[in-house]
Amino acid sequence: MDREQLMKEAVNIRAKAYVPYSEFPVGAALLSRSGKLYTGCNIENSAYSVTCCAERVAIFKAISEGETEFTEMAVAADTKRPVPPCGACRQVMSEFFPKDMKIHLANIHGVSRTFAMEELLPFSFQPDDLNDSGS
Ligand SMILES: O=c1ccn([C@H]2C[C@H](O)[C@@H](CO)O2)c(=O)[nH]1
Ligand SMILES: [Zn+2]
Repeated sequence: MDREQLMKEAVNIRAKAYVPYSEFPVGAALLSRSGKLYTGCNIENSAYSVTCCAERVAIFKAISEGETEFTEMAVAADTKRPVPPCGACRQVMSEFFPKDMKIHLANIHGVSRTFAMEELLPFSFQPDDLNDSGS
């Protein structure tokens, strides 16, 4: 699947978003190395803080299906600039995505920017940091 199609999938899955509070639907489309597509939309809750963003829904769907390797992601929302993922999502992305993996951030008007994982969250806490002692 090409980049344009992946961005279209991200735009389209916004229709499934559960966003009664923000009325701000977001869509994410994630490609696994095996070529399978995992989409996600944001799912809100009346206890606002337990809301899950579109990006994490897509990632967790894929992980729960046994996927471990990813090659590309697209995120889309009705924003002026390409939608920036929140900090929580960037941390989750950095756990599963290679540093050079491309993430396409887009708005529904066709404006997009592509970032490498490392650019979205430099110097991120990584699994290895749990084991390495400082001395
Ligand atoms: O990249 C983003 C930014 C925000 N949201 C969601 C969280 C909340 O439901 C709504 C407003 O912040 O948009 C996402 O899903 N992804
Ligand atoms: Zn988020």
